[in-house]
Amino acid sequence: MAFSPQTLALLASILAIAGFLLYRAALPKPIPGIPYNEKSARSLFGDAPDLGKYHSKTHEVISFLTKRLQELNTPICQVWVKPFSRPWVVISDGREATDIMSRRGREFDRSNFFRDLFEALSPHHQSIMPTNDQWRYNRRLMADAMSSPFLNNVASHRLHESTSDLVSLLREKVRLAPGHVFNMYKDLQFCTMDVIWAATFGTELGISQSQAMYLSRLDHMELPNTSDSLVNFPENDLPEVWYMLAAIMGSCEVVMTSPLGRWHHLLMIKFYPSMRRALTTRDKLINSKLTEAWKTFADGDTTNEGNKVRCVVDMIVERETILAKKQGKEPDRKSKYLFDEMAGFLNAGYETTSTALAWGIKYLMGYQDMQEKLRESLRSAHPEAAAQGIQPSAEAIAKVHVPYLEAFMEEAIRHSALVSVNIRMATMDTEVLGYRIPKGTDVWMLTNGPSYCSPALQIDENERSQSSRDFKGDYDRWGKHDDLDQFRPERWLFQNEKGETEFDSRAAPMHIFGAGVRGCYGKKLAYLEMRVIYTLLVWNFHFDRIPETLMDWKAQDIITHAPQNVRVKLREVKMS
Ligand code: HEM
Repeated sequence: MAFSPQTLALLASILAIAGFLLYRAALPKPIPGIPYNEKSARSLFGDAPDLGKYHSKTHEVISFLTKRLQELNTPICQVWVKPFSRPWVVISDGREATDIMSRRGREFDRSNFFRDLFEALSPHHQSIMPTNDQWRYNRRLMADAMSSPFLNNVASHRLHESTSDLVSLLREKVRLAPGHVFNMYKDLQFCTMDVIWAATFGTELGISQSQAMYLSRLDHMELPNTSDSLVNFPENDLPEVWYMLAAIMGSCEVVMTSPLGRWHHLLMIKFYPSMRRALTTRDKLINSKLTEAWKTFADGDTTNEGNKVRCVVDMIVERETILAKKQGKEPDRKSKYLFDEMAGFLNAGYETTSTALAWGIKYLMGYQDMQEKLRESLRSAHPEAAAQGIQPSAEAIAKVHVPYLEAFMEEAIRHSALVSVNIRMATMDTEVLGYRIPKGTDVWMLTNGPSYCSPALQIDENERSQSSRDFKGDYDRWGKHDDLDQFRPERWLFQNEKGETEFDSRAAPMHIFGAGVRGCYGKKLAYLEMRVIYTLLVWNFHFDRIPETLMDWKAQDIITHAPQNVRVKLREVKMS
């Protein structure tokens, strides 16, 4: 069938108009009034190309959003990062973030971004659920793992043992390469993996111990001629679970970097042989540990240390049994919620804490006077251990309050902004800082921008929400910090009426653990872990200054905002 020239011209015009309309429909749609980058709004790909360039240059993602806010000189802006999707609203203001996370739970809930990150790995884990009955049930299942009896009487001992193994490993390294610099990031990861494993399953994984024993068999090592070259130590074979957890956590990166986001992750899990292997290992492991715990707690098999709760897997099984009994049901032994809570506990507990410690070690080296002050504070807090030249015990570290240690930990977390953003999704049409926010929009609340790491930007009181205006909280005090870009642990300390130094956790804006009901579930364990690890490391080693050529503050964003390396030069502390 032949078309007349007029028909062809008409068809071409219709196609051109349809193409133009499609193009217009696919262009970013700004939310009225909220500032944005003009060039991004004229591109189908929004801010993604600029973000891509920024990421290849810096290895960071979230600081791109901070940069956008600063370029636009505003506490709120919008960006388009995934093609054909609605904008993310970005804010940087501690006061408004507290309000959204702590007091506006009806209007804002867990964002879909968390679902995108973890859905492929643990679809029934609390972190990706909206705040509903199932989320409450999962939280109840896991509540005992953050209780004081478990943390102080069980977890602190496991932590102490694993950290003592790290100390042994580092001693071997100092013996073999005295005065030399090496990267200790992996050693920290070994330790936090040992810790989370022991807390979860009640048995030893022993990575640090096996590395220490391996090095102890070497008499000496070939060392570089100059002390400003890095030493690489030989390594014993690592257990399969090391590779398994590293593969599982590492896989989440594609959600951030691939244009296909969560779909790419879901495909990876299904089709990449390495991922399938890692997940099969994980599933077998968790199932076998759960089966053991069911025998002890539900079937009354007391051959295995009686029915004493030794670890988190025991606790979750015991809790499910109690909750089911209360409801007059049989406990669900095949529960996908129990399974995913265990899988999530292993993942969440290992990466974040090692990143926090990695930054802390860098601050110890960068600020030698503070390191000395920390060591002195620890020695005065544990006078008997100091006098006898022994290690402070697990009980003592868990119970004795050392304000300068608390202040140092808090400042390291705040200043590094290792979780640089908290996200909430609007569950209804609402407002933020006077702008209309449509239902379904993700609000990204930065923790590394103005009001956290530089002075707050001016915001008209009338633009704040009613709940924010009503609640004065600590905001006046927060506004007095004019040195938020500086690392200064003292900002968290004050003198009480007796002239004693105390720690005040609300002295400055800090949302690295989020806030409100959906704030970090594992915060208490994370603090205990940091308390034990910093205490034993600073007790046993001087972290000496390293040559300028080896020192840097470069970061990379994977799940957390992590340093690219943790190069150290250690010297053993002489015990009196
Ligand atoms: C320094 C260490 C840690 C940091 C900085 C950290 C940070 C965070 C942040 C920012 C959130 C989101 C909070 C929000 O949206 O308001 C979160 C959630 C969560 N964290 Fe942590 N975390 C750490 C350690 C841990 C540990 C040790 C565990 C458990 C073993 C854990 C388990 C969780 C869970 C289960 C959630 C989801 C809670 C929910 O959705 O209700 N975290 N964490």
